[in-house]
Amino acid sequence: MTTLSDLEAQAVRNRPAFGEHAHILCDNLVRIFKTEGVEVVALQGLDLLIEKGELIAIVGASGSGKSTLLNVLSGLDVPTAGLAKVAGMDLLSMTSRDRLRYRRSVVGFIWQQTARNLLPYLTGHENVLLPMQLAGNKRDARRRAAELLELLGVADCAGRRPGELSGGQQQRIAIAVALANQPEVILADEPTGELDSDTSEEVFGALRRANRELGVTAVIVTHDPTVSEQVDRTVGIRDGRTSSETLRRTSVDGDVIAEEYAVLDRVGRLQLPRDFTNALDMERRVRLELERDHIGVWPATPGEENND
Ligand SMILES: Nc1ncnc2c1ncn2[C@@H]1O[C@H](COP(=O)(O)OP(=O)(O)OP(=O)(O)O)[C@@H](O)[C@H]1O
Repeated sequence: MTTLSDLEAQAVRNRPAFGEHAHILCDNLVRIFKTEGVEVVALQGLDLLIEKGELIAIVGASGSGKSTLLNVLSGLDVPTAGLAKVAGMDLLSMTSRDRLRYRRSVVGFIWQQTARNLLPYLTGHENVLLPMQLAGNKRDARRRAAELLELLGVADCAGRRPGELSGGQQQRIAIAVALANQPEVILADEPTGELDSDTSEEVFGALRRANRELGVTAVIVTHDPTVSEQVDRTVGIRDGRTSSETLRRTSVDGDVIAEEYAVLDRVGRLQLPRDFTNALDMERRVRLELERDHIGVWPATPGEENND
């Protein structure tokens, strides 16, 4: 006879696991920092799925948890709880040897400070060669370095040192360095933070080219307000959780349209934007009504509010 627990087990077996096919998976990710007895919950159960070959931006106010998330994905930091997987590797249970291999050849990084990405006494070409030499990938290294500089539009900078290059040229060489060991994912933390808007566009253009031509998955943390026009998807983080997504699509007339959505998590939680809730004085509880094609959200009426 089939029991209830058999049926439950069968239902779980037949349901695909959350983000089973995602290239980057964060499931209920928590990161708590403890300093001098004070706990800061930087990530509060963050869920995020990124498909292979996607180009996405992560935006959010200062302190919302963007850098914490990127540090976890880069293998520099280990989350307190939850699940984080990149290219099939489990970032919570990795051995230190796997972590080294992960950081050397599965992910590449680009930091905001141009000086942190490149060695000042090496030329552009030598900077791109270095990670390949350190990883023992010496075969065809010179050719690959030249091809990457060409792809990112900085072939003419190959023989010059960082001090002789503009900020935008340095960041494009930094992208070539990040791509040197053929990573599956590149992570960029405010790569245009020190650049003016024209130069920022060149750097975004180079990231887009790397993503399109090499198929590498790219995640960019940024404050740049124009970013949603540059990437396929922008994920907004608020208070350590994903709260909104902006999707970019091209209309039939060829116009680029960016549409913002709120994120509904797996248990049905939704973060309402603070300016919306403030505008209608919504606090603690709201009234929901299911309509034929939408759900209405109303402030609780005064009588209901006092009714604890
Ligand atoms: N090493 C740490 N020790 C203690 N608290 C930390 C640490 N790193 C981050 N935090 C705290 O965690 C929260 C999230 O910080 P995080 O740097 O991830 O935010 P962010 O969105 O990247 O901000 P910004 O845009 O200013 O870089 C903040 O409250 C921050 O003070």
